[in-house]
Formats: sequence, C-alpha cells, structure tokens
Amino acid sequence: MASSVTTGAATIAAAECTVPACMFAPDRGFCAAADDDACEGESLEDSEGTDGESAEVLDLSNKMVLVSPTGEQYDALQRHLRARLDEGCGETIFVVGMGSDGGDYGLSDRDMEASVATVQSLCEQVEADLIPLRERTEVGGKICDYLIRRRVGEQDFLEVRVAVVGNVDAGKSTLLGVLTHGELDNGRGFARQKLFRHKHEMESGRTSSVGNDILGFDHEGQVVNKPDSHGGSLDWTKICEKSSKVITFIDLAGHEKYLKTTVFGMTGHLPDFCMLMVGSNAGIVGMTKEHLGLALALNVPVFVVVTKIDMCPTNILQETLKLLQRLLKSPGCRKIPVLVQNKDDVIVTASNFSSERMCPIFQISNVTGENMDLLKMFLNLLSSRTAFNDDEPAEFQIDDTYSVPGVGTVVSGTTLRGVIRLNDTLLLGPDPLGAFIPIAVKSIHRKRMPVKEVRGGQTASFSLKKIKRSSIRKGMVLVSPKLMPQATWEFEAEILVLHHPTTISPRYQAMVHCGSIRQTATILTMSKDCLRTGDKAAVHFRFIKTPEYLRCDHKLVFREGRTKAVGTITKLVQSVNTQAAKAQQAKMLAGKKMFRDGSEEMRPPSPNAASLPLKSGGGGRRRGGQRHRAKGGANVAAAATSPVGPSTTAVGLV
Ligand SMILES: Nc1nc2c(ncn2[C@@H]2O[C@H](COP(=O)(O)OP(=O)(O)OP(=O)(O)O)[C@@H](O)[C@H]2O)c(=O)[nH]1
Repeated sequence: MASSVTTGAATIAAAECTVPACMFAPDRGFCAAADDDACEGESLEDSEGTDGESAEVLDLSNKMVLVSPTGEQYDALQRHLRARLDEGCGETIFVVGMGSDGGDYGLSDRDMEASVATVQSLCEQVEADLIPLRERTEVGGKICDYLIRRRVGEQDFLEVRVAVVGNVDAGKSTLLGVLTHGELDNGRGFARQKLFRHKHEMESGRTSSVGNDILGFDHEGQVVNKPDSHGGSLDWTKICEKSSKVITFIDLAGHEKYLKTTVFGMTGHLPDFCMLMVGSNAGIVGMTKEHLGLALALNVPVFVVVTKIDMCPTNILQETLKLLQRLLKSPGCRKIPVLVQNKDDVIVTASNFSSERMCPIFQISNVTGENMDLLKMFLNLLSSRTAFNDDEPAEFQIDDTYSVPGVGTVVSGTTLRGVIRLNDTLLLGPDPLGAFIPIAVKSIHRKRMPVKEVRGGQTASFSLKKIKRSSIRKGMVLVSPKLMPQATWEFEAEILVLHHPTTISPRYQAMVHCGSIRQTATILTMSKDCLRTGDKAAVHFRFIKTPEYLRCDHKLVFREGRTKAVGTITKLVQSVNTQAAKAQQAKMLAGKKMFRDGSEEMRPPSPNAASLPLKSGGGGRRRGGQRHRAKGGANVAAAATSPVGPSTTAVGLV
C-alpha cells in the first residue's frame, strides 16, 4: 500500500514496503491499547459463579458501559484501570467509544460526554490525570483517545531512558540540543554546543563520552524545559519538580573509535528504548547497522529518526527510506517499519511500541523543526518497559564514580530493584578478592535533586561514607545484605556470534559487557570445537582481573575489535566464597560501629585476611596474576549441557 511522506515543500510517495500505522490501530473497545486480555479477564472473572443476569451486567466489552455503569461495573472498571496502570508502569492509553463486542464504533455527543465523565471520575479514584490525545469519527459517532497517567508526588516523576545512537554526524547531539533547549539548529552545529562535555568534543564536534540530557513533560504533556536566558543552562531540579515524566537521553558516540563507550552505554545504562538516528543525505552508513544490531541483540525496542530532511533532495530521501525499511525487514531484524506522518500514527505506534515488532520511523529537521511536534508527542507517550516491585531486596549497579569536594565519594548508576533509602546500609562490592563491605548511603540525588529514596528503574547518585573513590570501580554493585551477594570468576553463557573474521576457539579473549561490567574474559571451554559468524554455543568464560557480581539471565555483549557476540548468562560456575573473602567481610563488619539512627561509622577497607590490600587508585586492576586455566572435563560437560538462554537474539546484521 502506498502512503505519502511530506518533506519540506515536496511530497513523495513512500516506498511500497511501508506499513501504514492504521494497521496497528486498536480495535478492542475502550480497553484497547496495551491490555485486552485484562479487560476480558475482568469480565470473565466477575461473571464466574454468578447468575446469567449479573454476568450480563458485568460485561465490560460494550462501548456503552462507560455511559452509565452500575455500581458493580464501576468497581470492575476501576480494578481494570488500576491493573492497566500497574502493567504500564503508571500509564495507559484509554480509548472511549470502541467496544470489543463487534458493535459499531463511535458514540453520540451525549454518550461521549457521559463516558468521559465516567473516565474522569475513575481517574480521580485511582489518582491519575486524564490527558486528551485525539478525537475521530466513525459510523456510530465519536471516538476519543486519552493518556491516563498516575499522579506522582511533587518530587517524583515517571522515568524513561532512551539511548541515542547512530553514525557520526547523523545529528544526535543536535537533536538533543533542540529537544532539551527548545531552540532550532542553524545547520552548522549551533544546537549541539550546549551539550558537549569535553573540550575536545567542542573542538572536533564529536561526542566521545556517555552523556545524559533530560526532557521533562508536565501532566498535560507539555515540555517543561526552560533554559536559562543568559547561559542557556538547564536547571534539572526545576525540570524534575514540574514534570510528571522525565525522558533521560543517553547520548552515545557515533564514531567507531568510541564503540566501547557506546556498547557500555547500551548495556550499562539500561535504556528502555533506543533512538537510532540516520542522516537522510548520508543514509545507512558506518556504524548505523552496528548500533541497530546492538539494540536488537539486547532486546531494546528501536525507533528511527531520519534527520536533515530540510537539506536532502527528494530522491535521496526516498532511497534512504527504502534502504532503511529493507534493513528493518531483513531476517536479522524482522521489524515492521512504520512511517509516522501524523498524530494518529504517533498514538498508534506508541501504544504498540514496546510489545510489537513495529519500528516507527520519524523524518525530522533540526533546522526547520519539521515533525518535531510528532517526535515530542511520541516521547511523551513512551512508558518504561519494566514494572518494579518495591518489596524486593535492593540492588544498584554502579556506572560511574566521582570525588566531589566537600561531599566525598559519589557513585552514580541505576537501581535495578527494590527501594534504597537515605542512611540504608548496603553491601558494596565485589572488591578484587570478591568481598563485599557494608557501607552507608549518606545522601541520594535523583537527576541532581536531593531525595530520600529511589526505587527500581530509577537512576540516582549516592554519596558514600568513608570510602575512597579509588576503591570503587564501574561494574560494582550496592546490594541489600539480604541478597548475600557473591562474586563470580567463571560463568556460562549461551552466545551467538554476530561477527568474527575467522574462528573462535578456547583461550580466546575479548571484552565482556554485562550491565555496567566491562572486563576481559577468556573462553575456557565451548560446546563446539570452534565458532564462526552466525554460530550459537554454550561457552564457559573466566574473567581475567577480578570476580564480578553477575546474575543468571543477564544479557552480555562479548567483543574485541570487529568481533562481536551476544548472549545470556545461564550459570554462575565459580562464585567467590573463599575463606579470605569471608574473613575480610567479617573483619569489615566487626570494624564497623552501627548505630540505630543510621549514623554508622566505618573504617575504610583494610588489608584483608589474605594480606592483599585494596590498592588505592587501582580498583579493578589485575593483581596477583590470576592464571587462566582451562577447566577439566566436568566443566566441558557442564558447558555443553547447559540450558539454552531463552532470549538469545539472532541478529545477522553485522
Ligand atoms: N541542515 C541540517 N543540519 C543538521 C541537522 N541536524 C544536524 N545538523 C548538522 O549536522 C552536523 C552534525 O550534527 P551532530 O549533532 O554533531 O551529529 P552527531 O550525530 O551528534 O555526531 P557525533 O557526536 O560525532 O556522533 C552539525 O553541523 C549540525 O548542525 C538537520 O536536521 N538539518
């Protein structure tokens, strides 16, 4: 089916393979978007064991149910809405005027008014905001789509992380500058200047580090970022205070020489989504496929932003879109590309984005601002992909460390689960011996804003008591003592080789990226004699420097130069539980005075039982010459028979 793409003055026919967004249009009544089963489940559950009459009363599938619900129906609707909000991490798209019982779509003006009043009242009950998205007319009358977003406290906001990838000069930093500072670019690097973090980035125009930028949306879906009128800087605290949702962009480098940093950003910063940027005039070049492959391998849903449409001839743009769609539909990706051209497309793609194979494609200009409103609307509709449970023991992964004058050592990272509160004592580790030491959280900042607690899915920084920055390295964790953490030297993973010029065999070494862990590991044994591009195998790895805190089912990327493999950890083989590490841990605990009010005092890490000091400035450096020995037959067998990770992704892009 042909659809059209508007670019500046020209309107061109989109490539034939484009799938119109309406193909994904919700068609299941008011319970459309995310969760039709929940709706049906509610109806069935409430009907069970009741007589025919009450089963009919509680049928929620008719579009008229919202017009004048009975008390029971109202309660069922409320339960249903709560479940939808829980599942959608505090948000859901609600369609009024569509039933799933086969009747005509649409409501008369009067019925629509009554239905909206019901939804409004339901929202009050569940403490959520009702944000209108669109209105359309069908045979039976009006249909209205709403975003329902749970209200959060003044200092709280929903958080969504978006990794920004794409080849050099695709316009990544420029787009982030335009989105977060609200000022268009001049085509010569004006907007990106606000984001550069290092002097050499300013001079070369190349991003080299992992950068974070935030974009806040208020409860009406309006952008709240207001740069300072003099310096153009952003006050993060103000943005967070005014926002009900904050998008954190993880701006990653486009140049190949910074690929290690880009991979770290994708694995260590736990993005919910990946925004792949493509310069319309340059097309699918350089690292574009590499970055797309990485996102697919890590199961991060991707949307594409084609930039520079203001300066791209129509035929070149058409060619770029065609190649892009071909790539997305290729066996390695198996995506369904959807060109987003209007607000309807935005709603439909955003409602189906996390769960479907759909890949929305935006075409924008950072210079003229064309289609920027569609992209902003889409970003506002994205919700975090994982629902977190506060009752789980806390786990926080460290992705950076700082020494802040007057404050001391600060670590930043992501809360993987549970809740971490001010003055909590957590276990920090593993140190080079695999031990964990108790440490108190002195202060917590979320997006530069002081807070009392953080929970699963939120990024934060903590200042820690009495510990040197040099004793902490990226990849360490802060965990609840309840988890009784152990460090691991060796593990098994089910891997897929995306690319290798020759063959991989035992003793091969490459960098393992897993969460914020980044360390070289040696292959000890494999379930096959050798591995080539496209091969899958169970592989037994050993870290070469220090043991790490790993968990089964975590994704990993294994790379060295152009060699790349992805996989899932299936078994932790050799966890550190040595006398030395235990003795050290016991010593640390004994040396720590704990007070009920949380004002505990702790000695800095002392030389441990095996008399290997924690080297200042060298946290994570190799010491003591760990030998990389191949394991005997038992481990070979274990590797060969280990279960296949269910979520290993097959990607044939690179
Ligand atoms: N005409 C036009 N120029 C653009 C647009 N977007 C970006 N540019 C220009 O393209 C150049 C490169 O943009 P950047 O934002 O630095 O590209 P990048 O992808 O961040 O590059 P790296 O940081 O090196 O990965 C700059 O000179 C921008 O002004 C656009 O939509 N239209």
